[in-house]
Amino acid sequence: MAGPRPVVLSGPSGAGKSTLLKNLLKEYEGVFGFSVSHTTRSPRPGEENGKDYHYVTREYMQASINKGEFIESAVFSGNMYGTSKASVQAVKDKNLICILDIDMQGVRAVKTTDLNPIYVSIQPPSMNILEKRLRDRNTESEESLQKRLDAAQVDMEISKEPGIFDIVIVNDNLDDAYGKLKDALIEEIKKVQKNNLSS
Ligand SMILES: Nc1ncnc2c1ncn2[C@@H]1O[C@H](COP(=O)(O)OP(=O)(O)OP(=O)(O)O)[C@@H](O)[C@H]1O
Ligand SMILES: Nc1nc2c(ncn2[C@@H]2O[C@H](COP(=O)(O)O)[C@@H](O)[C@H]2O)c(=O)[nH]1
Repeated sequence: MAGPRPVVLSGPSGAGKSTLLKNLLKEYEGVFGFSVSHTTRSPRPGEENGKDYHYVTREYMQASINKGEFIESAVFSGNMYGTSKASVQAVKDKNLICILDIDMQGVRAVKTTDLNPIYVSIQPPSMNILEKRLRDRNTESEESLQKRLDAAQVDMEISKEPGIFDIVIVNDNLDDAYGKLKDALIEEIKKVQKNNLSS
């Protein structure tokens, strides 16, 4: 079978992308696979190298980009992030739905490739709620938090433009948002489940 379409999850930092994708990976084991990005930011407590990100130096990341090893890369809140070709291929090789958690720069770059994903934007109910979620997560310095909120303003505006995302989900109540995400992906989920049964 032709492989399932990947899924791009984008939206402001703190909108709930990781929370939602972790739910998908847990509920649909053997259906979704996460594209592990590279980043130059430091790991947060509880994050694992190779699982949440590949944590690398700027020098390593830039050299890898120069060698053409990345589908896309971006600078976000002062750190480099990028999707390597190998990370996406590793998920595709298993015939899983590849989930990419990337920022708006990444979305624009992926649109110039032949990846053909389903584009999903996860949005917070408001800037105030986003700020509270980011502060309560307790992962950012004040400087990083402000940079993320500035980027969020732009992201929230762009997500309203028609044609960029297939679906925009406002993550107010988590269960409702998760239900909408599953609904948006149900055709691809069924294809993989059917393929798993017949193989
Ligand atoms: N619907 C919700 N209601 C309340 N809190 C939520 C909801 N969804 C997520 N959160 C919380 O908000 C915080 C930010 O969520 P999460 O880390 O998933 O965001 P993110 O979009 O992945 O951020 P980043 O892009 O920075 O990785 C987390 O502490 C999470 O537990
Ligand atoms: N363009 C890309 N953006 C990415 C990638 N991996 C993550 N991200 C985005 O970065 C911000 C911040 O993430 P955090 O883990 O430091 O909170 C968030 O918006 C992610 O979606 C990537 O490979 N390319």
